[in-house]
Amino acid sequence: MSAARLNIEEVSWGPSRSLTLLHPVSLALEPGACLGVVGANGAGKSTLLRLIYRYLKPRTGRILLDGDDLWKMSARQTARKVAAVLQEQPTDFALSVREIVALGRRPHLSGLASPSGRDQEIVAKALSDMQLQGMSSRRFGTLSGGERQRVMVARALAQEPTLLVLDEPTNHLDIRHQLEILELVRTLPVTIVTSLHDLNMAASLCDQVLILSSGRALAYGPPAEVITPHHVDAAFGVVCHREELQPSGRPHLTFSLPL
Ligand SMILES: Nc1ncnc2c1ncn2[C@@H]1O[C@H](COP(=O)(O)OP(=O)(O)OP(=O)(O)O)[C@@H](O)[C@H]1O
Repeated sequence: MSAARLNIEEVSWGPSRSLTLLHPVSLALEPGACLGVVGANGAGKSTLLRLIYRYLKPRTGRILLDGDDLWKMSARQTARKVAAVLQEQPTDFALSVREIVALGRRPHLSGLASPSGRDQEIVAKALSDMQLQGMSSRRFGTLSGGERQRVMVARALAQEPTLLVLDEPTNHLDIRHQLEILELVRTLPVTIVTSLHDLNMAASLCDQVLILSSGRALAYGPPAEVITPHHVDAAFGVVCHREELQPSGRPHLTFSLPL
């Protein structure tokens, strides 16, 4: 695995000429960095992520991965470099956990070639990283929501991407698995773009944070500069209080409705 440099240059999108859901956004992410995309419901987070994993084509601007325009690469080339874990999960309920994770190797196989020993090792490692070895023969349809989420992360890891896109990766996960998955993905040599609803998690996990509000970039930069009471109020319409946790000294945000 290696990490990609991501450049988003003036990228905008809308389903028609008369409707713009994402106004031009620009940012640059160093290899191995983690970008958190936050914002209220409907702010445009999933739309931006869909552009980054090449599901939507930008109306304006371009997205570069190590200097290469995503839309000048083939879909297969992109799939070798970009993996996405989405809120919608597959409906391959009859497949086993191992079979679903092995699908992550598909972009790397040529033609009808069978998976090599190395492919199998990568799948086994992804299963073990997500603590799924004990259920690798179970049918996907029999798993709980949180277990399915871990399978989807394992499939993305098996893809050995240079850029990992996560849309609300902690949905369905209990607190322990939230922390474990996020800490694990942070140790991988991969660039990460993740949408998150939990601002404290975004502040502690991410190197850079982008706040979207009504399809526009409201603020972008290091969490300490971006997740401020002023921006949180503007983006979410809540009063935000910032305190320091003891003994770590880490900032912690709490929220209340305006009086
Ligand atoms: N193809 C489309 N046509 C019309 N409207 C769309 C389309 N796709 C998304 N939208 C709208 O664009 C807005 C942004 O959607 P998006 O899914 O990006 O928001 P989000 O920030 O991910 O929201 P959430 O936190 O609720 O998941 C929403 O109001 C959504 O209904």
